[in-house]
Amino acid sequence: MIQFDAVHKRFPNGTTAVHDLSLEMPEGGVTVLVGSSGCGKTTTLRMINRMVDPTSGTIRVGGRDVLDQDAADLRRSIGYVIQQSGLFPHRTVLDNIATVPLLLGHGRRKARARAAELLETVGLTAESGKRYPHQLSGGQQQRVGVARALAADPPVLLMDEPFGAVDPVVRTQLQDELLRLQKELSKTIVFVTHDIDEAVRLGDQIAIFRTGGHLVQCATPSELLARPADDFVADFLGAERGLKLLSLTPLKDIPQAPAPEGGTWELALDAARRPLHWRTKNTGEPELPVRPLRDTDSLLAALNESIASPTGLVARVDADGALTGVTSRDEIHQHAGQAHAEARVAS
Ligand SMILES: Nc1ncnc2c1ncn2[C@@H]1O[C@H](COP(=O)(O)OP(=O)(O)OP(=O)(O)O)[C@@H](O)[C@H]1O
Repeated sequence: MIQFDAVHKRFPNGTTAVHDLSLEMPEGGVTVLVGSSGCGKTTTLRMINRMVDPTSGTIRVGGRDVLDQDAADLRRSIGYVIQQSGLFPHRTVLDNIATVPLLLGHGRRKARARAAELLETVGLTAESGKRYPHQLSGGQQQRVGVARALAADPPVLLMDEPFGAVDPVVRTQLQDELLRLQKELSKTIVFVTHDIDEAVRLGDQIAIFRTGGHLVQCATPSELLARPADDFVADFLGAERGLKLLSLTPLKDIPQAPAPEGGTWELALDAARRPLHWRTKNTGEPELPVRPLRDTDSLLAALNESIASPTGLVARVDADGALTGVTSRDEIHQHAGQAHAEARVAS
């Protein structure tokens, strides 16, 4: 969908922002660009919609060289989301979202109806559409920014640190929302971040850059974590690289056994067989919390829970939260090792 072929960008002051970049960003997938500050991520992103033009090399979107296209037309067909949401302060949220449909010549009523639909898509209430941007929280403003970028239903979405200015809890929520939206919409997304955890969560592929605009490695998250190309990439991925890989492995295929009954510790269940807590026969000892896991939860979540659990057992539940069985700490360890071995072989 988006192809960079030997792309170089040198600014008039002599700074090389992007050095000989060849990279393919597949249609319907999320490509995350990561790397330390000043390594050329934003410049790479902005060359896609011609906010910056390359010094040499070719960039194609949908097979067409971007330099052969009118910059304004191109920008209208590519959604763009930035960190400070970039909303117009004196327009209501609804009118902010309707900006591009209006520019594209949709009538005011149709543009507003589309904007109202998008408010709901990004998880905001109809009432928030009547407010002004400063009357929303930072996280809500980012949602409006995403809705506005989606308004013209562009096939390509460029996102430059879109969730950088919100707290970690809201950030996780916004990431979840983006993953949910992406399942429905399958846009070609290019996403810039400093945060490797965000990259691992969101990326179908991750491109790691180092200073001077050099692409060091581009691979799927599991390939990257299992086989970093060099020490720079390994350092960038951090000391918890092994654990991060476990965050990508779902629990689905990991065996479970019946929950123990009659031992020192057992699971207290409610009437719908949903785990409430661990309780013990020993008098005087408090109940301990349980965090039941579903098949879609990760091996990393299971490892965490097995360490906290008084029995080393993790409670497994179905989609309704009812207990289906337990998995032991040993079983989880064994599969954690296996996940690493498999990722190394696959890459
Ligand atoms: N218009 C410009 N003129 C001159 N140099 C520029 C210009 N824009 C960016 N640069 C330089 O190009 C290099 C790459 O900048 P860029 O913004 O692409 O990096 P980045 O990886 O997105 O950084 P950050 O993570 O801090 O946003 C930096 O050294 C920057 O100072």
